[in-house]
Amino acid sequence: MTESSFIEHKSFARVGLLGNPSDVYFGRTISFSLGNFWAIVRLEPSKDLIIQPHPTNDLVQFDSLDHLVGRLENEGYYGGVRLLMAICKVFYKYCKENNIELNGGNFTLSYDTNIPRQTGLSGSSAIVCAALNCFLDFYNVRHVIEVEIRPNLILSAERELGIVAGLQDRVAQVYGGLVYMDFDKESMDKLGHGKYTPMEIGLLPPLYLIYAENPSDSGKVHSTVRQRWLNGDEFIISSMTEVSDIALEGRTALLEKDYTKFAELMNRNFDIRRHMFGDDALGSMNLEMVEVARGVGAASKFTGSGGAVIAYCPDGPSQVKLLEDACQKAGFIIQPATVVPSFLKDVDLNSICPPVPSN
Ligand SMILES: Nc1ncnc2c1ncn2[C@@H]1O[C@H](COP(=O)(O)OP(=O)(O)O)[C@@H](O)[C@H]1O
Ligand SMILES: O=C(O)[C@H]1O[C@H](OP(=O)(O)O)[C@H](O)[C@@H](O)[C@@H]1O
Ligand SMILES: [Mg+2]
Repeated sequence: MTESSFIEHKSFARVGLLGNPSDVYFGRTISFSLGNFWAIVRLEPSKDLIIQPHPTNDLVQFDSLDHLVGRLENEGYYGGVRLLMAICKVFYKYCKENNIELNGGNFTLSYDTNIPRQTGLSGSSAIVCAALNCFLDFYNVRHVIEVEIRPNLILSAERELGIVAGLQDRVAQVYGGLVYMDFDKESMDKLGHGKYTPMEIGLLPPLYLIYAENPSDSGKVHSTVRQRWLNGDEFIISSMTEVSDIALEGRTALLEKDYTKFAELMNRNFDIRRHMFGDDALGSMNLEMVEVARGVGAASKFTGSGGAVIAYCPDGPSQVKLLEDACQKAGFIIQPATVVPSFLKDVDLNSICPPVPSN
């Protein structure tokens, strides 16, 4: 590689279509890579190793105290620099533990993103995934880092930072396209990852993304679902199984192009989430987005843990028009969801981990 060449990777937002959040609880999900928004990471060889702060997302210079406080209140303390640092660490340690040699020298990493924050569209993992892809090419190790393991690396980087998340987002971002995922405990324990099956994106009906320009998490209270699940709470465990089954049934519904069933499953998915988490934890604006869609007869559910909604209009264009009008009236943004086809190449699909040396 010459000094001036650079590597750039784009990772898209994702939609948890059916089955989420059971991915966090040994369940199943169907998710897709959403073309509407993306993050880009660029890696350039350089003398020193530099993580470049983003000019607006990692702001450290302000017009006034007022500006600084307003910024912190709206966007929080963190930007993307910590994500890039964390994936550097996780990648390095993984390669070291697996005797994967890293020859390539230093680099400068920079990023940009248009994924709205705090909308459950997986903005953080998109930045991490794009950085990981840059490393795979820069160090020429794509063939020795198994594609199934890559979502785990992305998740580990975020866990380093205390970001609570599951695997489905990262799987959709690594694979692209539409993916059916099964995180059953046996595979997770034995293989360390789930079973991921790409599906034909043409099976999806037209879908719409709804979100708020200024998401408010007012009313968001800390959810107790995880602790209750760990405590063996029967209601949470059986509800999580029901959510997981929705992905299984949804896969059949999509394969059979049974969109009436598909709409019913989307709604059921959200209703079970609402039962488990309660309205206070979901937040009033998030509930309103779902309800605005349902008000015109559309099926709707969260794309992730809240902030954006994915909707389907079983009655077609006239219903889409009603949905657009209702969203506009409520002050929500609505746009057709675009699905990005899978971008994995043979080198990714044939990737295998190097054997662990016996000593
Ligand atoms: N636009 C962004 N610019 C910089 N950092 C971001 C951006 N979006 C997300 N992050 C980083 O990812 C973390 C969590 O991302 P967030 O957008 O809140 O959730 P999600 O990834 O689920 O959409 C943030 O605390 C921040 O460190
Ligand atoms: O609750 C969910 O549906 C998802 O929540 C997280 O995604 P986020 O983008 O932060 O909302 C989590 O990472 C996923 O695994 C869950 O399915
Ligand atoms: Mg995230």
